[in-house]
Amino acid sequence: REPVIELEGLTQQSLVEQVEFRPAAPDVPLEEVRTDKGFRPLHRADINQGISGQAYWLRTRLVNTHNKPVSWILVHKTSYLDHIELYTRDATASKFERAHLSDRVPFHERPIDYRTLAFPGQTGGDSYTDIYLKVYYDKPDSVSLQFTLYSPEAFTQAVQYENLWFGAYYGALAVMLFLALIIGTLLRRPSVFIYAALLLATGWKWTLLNGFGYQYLWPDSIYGHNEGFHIAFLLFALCATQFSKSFLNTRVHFPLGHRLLQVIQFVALAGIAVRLMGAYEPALHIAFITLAVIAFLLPVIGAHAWYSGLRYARWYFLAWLLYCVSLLLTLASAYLSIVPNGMYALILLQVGSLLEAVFLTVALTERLLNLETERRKALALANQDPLTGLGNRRLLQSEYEGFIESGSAHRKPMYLIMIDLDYFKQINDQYGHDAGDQVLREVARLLRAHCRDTDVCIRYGGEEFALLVRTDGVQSARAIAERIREEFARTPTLYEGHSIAHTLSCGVTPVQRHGQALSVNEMMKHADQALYEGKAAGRNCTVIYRDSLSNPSLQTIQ
Ligand SMILES: Nc1nc2c(ncn2[C@@H]2O[C@H](COP(=O)(O)OP(=O)(O)OP(=O)(O)O)[C@@H](O)[C@H]2O)c(=O)[nH]1
Repeated sequence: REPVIELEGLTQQSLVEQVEFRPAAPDVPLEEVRTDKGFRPLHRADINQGISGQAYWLRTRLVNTHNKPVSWILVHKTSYLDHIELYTRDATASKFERAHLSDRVPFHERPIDYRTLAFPGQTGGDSYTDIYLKVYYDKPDSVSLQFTLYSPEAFTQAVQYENLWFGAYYGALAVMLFLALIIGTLLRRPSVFIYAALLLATGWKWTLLNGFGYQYLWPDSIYGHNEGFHIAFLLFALCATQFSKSFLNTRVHFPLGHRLLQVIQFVALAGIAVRLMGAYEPALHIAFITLAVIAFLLPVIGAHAWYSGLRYARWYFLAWLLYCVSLLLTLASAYLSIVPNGMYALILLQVGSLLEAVFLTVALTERLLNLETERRKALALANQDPLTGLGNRRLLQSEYEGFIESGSAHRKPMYLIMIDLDYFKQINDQYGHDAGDQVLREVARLLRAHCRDTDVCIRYGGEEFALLVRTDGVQSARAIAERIREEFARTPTLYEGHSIAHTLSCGVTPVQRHGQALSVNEMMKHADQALYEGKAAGRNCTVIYRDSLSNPSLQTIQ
């Protein structure tokens, strides 16, 4: 008794159980196959046949008990099958009709604009259609016998769902790629560019596997659709291993893993070379084995890096673990044919690969944020005076431009107040260096108390301090300097039972001349000149720099 599929109420029906199948040599014709007794029911476990060079025949009868004709669409689920021959014979016909679909012809020659091979058909009212399907590759490859029979409406709906899911998938990949390219360009970090290459290779691999590349990107390139698979897989492996080397710095943290990754890269490159030279089967095996090895190795390297203290490696580990599980399931189904229903595993792999990409983005972002925090800390340390905690001369250089810009925006004049302790050497000599240090810390405290957040307050060196302020005019800047000077003179420093009296002198200079900001050096020179005059005038005073201090228009306050 031949198997039968009822078309009554058809929406979507997998071709298992109600179908028989049998392998045969590729050149055995339909007549011979039909008379042969080798057919047996197709169970789920038979759908994936592993890598095979044989042809596979499927047969069933579509029965229409309705009195009107029923249209149907027969769809194969993988995009990379080389050939399907469909033989149909209606109840009234005496001979089988043959239709042949192949991805060895340009995409637009397909009867249905769909990413995998799909046949449209019709069965007359109160009739039936006998179907024989022959599935084969030109060269041995991973054979899936997964067919689905759709009503045209159910097919349209399935395509809509697929487009939604795949659109979301490729959209997410594109967003991550875009971000990686921007971040890579801004930070000039090689690992980010390698990650971008990994995303590109992932995208390429999936557009090939899903058939979207052939449908939308290179519909006329039979070569592009058929010959790129193993190269795309191996390129993915190359990018994944290179990213791992750079991201985890395996050369330093995991030398053994580093060497293994190098070996894999060598093998992957050899596989690409072999494929480009025209060899098919060796490249296929190299590609599958390489993917299986990295699926094991990368989570192990990630776990090792995490265990050794690299916190950011946990996301990396999780990413590859997910990928590993889904890839192993897929490989098991495609290569060894131990897991049935390869397409579900493939969908799982695609979900796994999306999650992997998301987790790697998280890992990369965390790593970059850590690096940025470390960089900021190092910069802050380099710009800080360790004794007083104030900024140092380097900070003045780096903050100066920003200060000028924000000052111009506020339209307020800017001034530099240069402060120098009087006879500080004597304090050191009399009370000791530690007492001198305490006095310097007191100055810092005083300056902080008189500074606003927008001012720049630094220890310029030794017993010299500088304050960049924005205020209403030179008199106002002088008033600030005077308040500091007076309070410092009024408040002796208490150190180990001593009350150390002290004074300081200030030089005040405008930061702009004729509307133009002075350079730091010019500005310091002016402030120094004013200070020098102040020291000469007896110290404990504030001097305002005037254009020519050689004329005695300087203003001294005491
Ligand atoms: N305690 C302490 N002393 C410092 C530090 N840096 C520089 N000095 C001392 O500051 C003193 C500065 O001496 P001078 O340049 O002669 O200045 P001064 O004694 O204040 O004299 P005038 O500026 O002319 O009033 C030197 O003795 C330096 O050793 C520091 O970090 N801690």
